Order: sequence, then structure tokens, then C-alpha cells
Amino acid sequence: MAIIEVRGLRKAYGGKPAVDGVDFSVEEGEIFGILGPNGAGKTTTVECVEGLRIPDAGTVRVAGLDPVGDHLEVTQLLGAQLQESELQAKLTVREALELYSAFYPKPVDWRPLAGRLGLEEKLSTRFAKLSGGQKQRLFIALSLIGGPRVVVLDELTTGLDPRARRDTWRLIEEIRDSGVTVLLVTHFMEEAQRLCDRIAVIDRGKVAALDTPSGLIARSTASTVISFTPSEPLGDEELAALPKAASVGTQGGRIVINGTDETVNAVITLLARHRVTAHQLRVTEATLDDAFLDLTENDIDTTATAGQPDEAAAQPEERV
Ligand SMILES: Nc1ncnc2c1ncn2[C@@H]1O[C@H](COP(=O)(O)OP(=O)(O)OP(=O)(O)O)[C@@H](O)[C@H]1O
Repeated sequence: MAIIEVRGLRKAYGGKPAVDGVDFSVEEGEIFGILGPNGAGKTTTVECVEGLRIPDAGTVRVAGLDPVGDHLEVTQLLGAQLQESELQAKLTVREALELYSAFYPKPVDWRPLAGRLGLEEKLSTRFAKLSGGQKQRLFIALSLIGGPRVVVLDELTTGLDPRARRDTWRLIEEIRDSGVTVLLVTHFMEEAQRLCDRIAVIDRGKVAALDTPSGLIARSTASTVISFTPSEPLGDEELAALPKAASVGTQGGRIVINGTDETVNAVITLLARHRVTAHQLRVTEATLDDAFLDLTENDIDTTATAGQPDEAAAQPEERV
């Protein structure tokens, strides 16, 4: 059953569309990723889901409720970690957990939650003295304290070192395993590939693709990477004419071709025809990185629609 439904969502700032007709639904119990270039409209989309922004058009439902009209009810079932979160510097971890517990009619017991998030030794530490990873774990705890059915995590692991990031991934999986639906905004392909059941790729305010990570890779025009070092040079024209080859390049004397299974067969035929041996021939599946670049436009930041802020035209809008 879908716990989040977004249909025809539109939101503009100062007349410039940031979200331009977005549709997706999130099934209960899944980790759903929102991926996209800078300025694509990801945060605006999730802020409409959280009821922090009022959509210009379209409908958003969380467990059948309107995040703006039924804001109070939605805050009881949706926990949010915002992209840029801060707490008072002098607040201790224990005080923050107690304070947030007081916001909810039926908060979960924060002590086991703090234990699960590895914060029990930090309960007396002031917010300002926590490391980046500890702050992130505290924000996850605060987003879970109301016992939500859905949690929205916006760029949760940005700024964390690789170990802290991996620890956080395990936490997100544990949250999902405890029955909470996760809506995850991320820039990290590895994170999306590893964690998400499904991903919506948002580009210029629209959903460019929505699929499982492997489905996104398979639907990209370059789902296979072929690389080898030829024993004799091969003609550029013949390489460029390979069927379904999305790109042909060289890296340190190795030929690297992005294509499909058809391209692999054509490379083998080409090598046999010229009696060229392929040293260290590797055929690998493209990564989500390759699929992402293929599915999104690369000139996002230069557009007047959903690129970087244009202060003169788009007046900053405060969240509701
Ligand atoms: N409060 C605001 N006032 C005016 N324009 C805004 C505001 N918030 C976002 N925008 C603009 O809307 C567009 C989409 O921004 P949004 O933050 O939703 O993108 P994003 O995909 O989350 O980006 P990033 O990955 O960089 O965080 C951008 O062009 C941004 O400059």
C-alpha cells in the first residue's frame, strides 16, 4: 500500500518552476530514494511532503492525509531530518531527546533509541561538542522519537567520513527493518544503489526515471562497460561505428566502451576480424553513476528553470 502519494506536484519560486509536475508513490516499508543534480527540486519536493511548503498545484498525501491541511496529524506520523539542521549549542543530547519527546503525545522511550544510535555515552555532551557523525545520529534519533510511520532523511550522510557513512547506512536499514518507511534524498550513488528499493531520479523539476537501482542501470543506454588493452591499435572509425556504443574512449592505453550486450558481441567480432588480442578484457555492469549521468542533463546549473538560485528573479521563500 502506498503511504506517500505525490501527483502533479508543482512549486515555483518567483515564477521559476523548481518542481514541475512530479508524480511518485512510496510503498509502506520501502526505502525510496530521491536522486538528482544540484537544484533539481529534490528538497522542495520532500518539503512539500513534510508540509513545510505549500504546493502551487498537485496533490500530496501521507497516509491519506494532506501535509498542509492536516499538518498536525502528519507531524505525528512523519519524522523529518532536514538538510540543514541545528540545535542550540549548549543543549545536551539528553535535553534534546527529552525536549523532542515532549512534542509528541506518544513518544517512544528515548533511552533504547539513544542506545541503538550509539549515543548513550554522549547523553551529557552539549550539541556543539558532538562530531558531525554524532550530530547526524542525534538528528536521526530526534526524527524517530515520535514513533513515525515514515521518516524523511535529506542528505543525511553529507560531510560524514566513509566509516560513519557506512554506519549510518546500517542504521537506515535497521529503521526500515523496524517497519518505518524511509524517504531518502541523496547525492551519493553508492548510497542509493546500496540502500534504496526504488529511486526517483529528479532532473529540472521532473521525474526523469523511476525504477529499482538495477532497473535504472538496465534502462540506461550504456548498461555495460567493456574495457581492454589491444595488442594492435584499432581504427577510431570502426570503434565509433560499434552498435549501441554510448561512448568510446581511452584510459591509460586501455579502450573503454560504454554500451550494451550487442556492443560486446560486436567488439569480439571486430577483434577476431583484425586478429587483435584483447589483454585484460573486462566486461562489467555500469554503475548507478553511469546511469545517473545518462538519465540527467549535464547543463543543469546553467538553466533558468531549476538550476542555481537567481536572486534577482526568484525571491527566497521562507518555509511555512
Ligand atoms: N526558498 C527558496 N527561494 C527561492 N528559490 C529557491 C528556494 N529554495 C529552492 N529554490 C530554488 O529552487 C530550485 C530547486 O531547489 P531545491 O533545493 O529543491 O533543489 P535540490 O535538488 O534539493 O538541490 P540540492 O541538491 O542542491 O540541495 C533551485 O533552483 C533553488 O535555487
